[in-house]
Amino acid sequence: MRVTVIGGGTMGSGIAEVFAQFGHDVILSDISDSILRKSELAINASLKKLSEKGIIKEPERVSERILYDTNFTAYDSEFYVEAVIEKPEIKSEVLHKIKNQNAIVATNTSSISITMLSKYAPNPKKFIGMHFFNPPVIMKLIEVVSGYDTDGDTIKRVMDISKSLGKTPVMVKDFPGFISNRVLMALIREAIISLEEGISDAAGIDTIMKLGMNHPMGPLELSDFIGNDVVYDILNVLYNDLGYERFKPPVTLRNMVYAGKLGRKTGEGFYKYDK
Ligand SMILES: C[C@H](O)CC(=O)SCCNC(=O)CCNC(=O)[C@H](O)C(C)(C)COP(=O)(O)OP(=O)(O)OC[C@H]1O[C@@H](n2cnc3c(N)ncnc32)[C@H](O)[C@@H]1OP(=O)(O)O
Ligand SMILES: NC(=O)c1ccc[n+]([C@@H]2O[C@H](COP(=O)([O-])OP(=O)(O)OC[C@H]3O[C@@H](n4cnc5c(N)ncnc54)[C@H](O)[C@@H]3O)[C@@H](O)[C@H]2O)c1
Repeated sequence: MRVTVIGGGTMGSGIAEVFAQFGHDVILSDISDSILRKSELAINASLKKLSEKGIIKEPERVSERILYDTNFTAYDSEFYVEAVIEKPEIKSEVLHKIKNQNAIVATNTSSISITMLSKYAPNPKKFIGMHFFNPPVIMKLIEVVSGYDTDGDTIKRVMDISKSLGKTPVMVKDFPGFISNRVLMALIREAIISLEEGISDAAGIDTIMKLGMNHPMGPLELSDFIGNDVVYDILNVLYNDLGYERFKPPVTLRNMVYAGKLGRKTGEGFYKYDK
């Protein structure tokens, strides 16, 4: 099928890659050609890794299935995945531009209400949360979130499509942060507060969580990996929508975001990286 992915950042480029890997034709869109060139570089580097490991056979064929264009409205697709920044006003503006009422429109939001966003989609019955995990080509979970109006056929199709992409879909209700980020953000936030309180340094906190709990990454390293701006936006949604003090975004995190220390994608966050 033809799939349009809107937003070519960390997640959008990975999601486009997954659909192309499994034989779909993909249109990947973002606001500028320079961003799309970076998306293409990231996708091709990832495809090279997958082919070196024998997971895919012909990386060039997969790569050829992806078309990059800033104007996604020039194409009609059967399936859309919205993966722009975690801001309700930007997501609603993008969803409003999709006109095909017969298409399934999925959002990769980490925390925002699916029911609220569905009001901007062409057809709320065919609107759903399809929450991929970073990096999408490696992580096996898709959290599937139905909104108030999402119909049974859309849920079934998205569960089936998720399985056909080699993923394990799990259905959850439309609640802020769903399950994944309700639990994960509490962990990351507590790690940042522990850093602020000087209980240990970043490396100490991460080593404790990696070696003590067998997590592949420590929570601060993971925040850098997700993007500290994304973590900050998700905490804001959780804090505003649930009202629990335990989700109040830490000042350290806010200041890092203002300073552009977004983590791996900008070369610095809780740690420094080679860009
Ligand atoms: C916030 C949101 O709403 C929700 C989220 O997404 S929360 C974040 C969820 N993600 C996580 O928690 C990820 C936690 N981290 C991990 O699982 C691992 O560190 C990781 C898989 C990212 C990387 O693994 P790690 O062993 O540290 O490094 P690395 O050796 O580079 O990678 C492991 C394998 O994955 C491959 N890989 C990693 N990223 C890849 C990519 N983008 N494309 C292709 N291959 C990739 C590597 O080639 C490597 O393969 P190998 O083991 O066969 O050599
Ligand atoms: N980073 C993660 O680990 C992760 C994991 C799961 C879900 N998510 C969610 O996925 C979405 C994208 O996150 P990300 O980490 O890829 O962010 P990102 O900042 O890497 O990429 C977002 C992209 O959206 C683009 N964009 C902004 N406005 C746009 C518009 N009007 N039209 C088209 N593109 C536009 C930006 O240029 C940017 O390239 C968010 O909703 C986030 O919460 C993130």
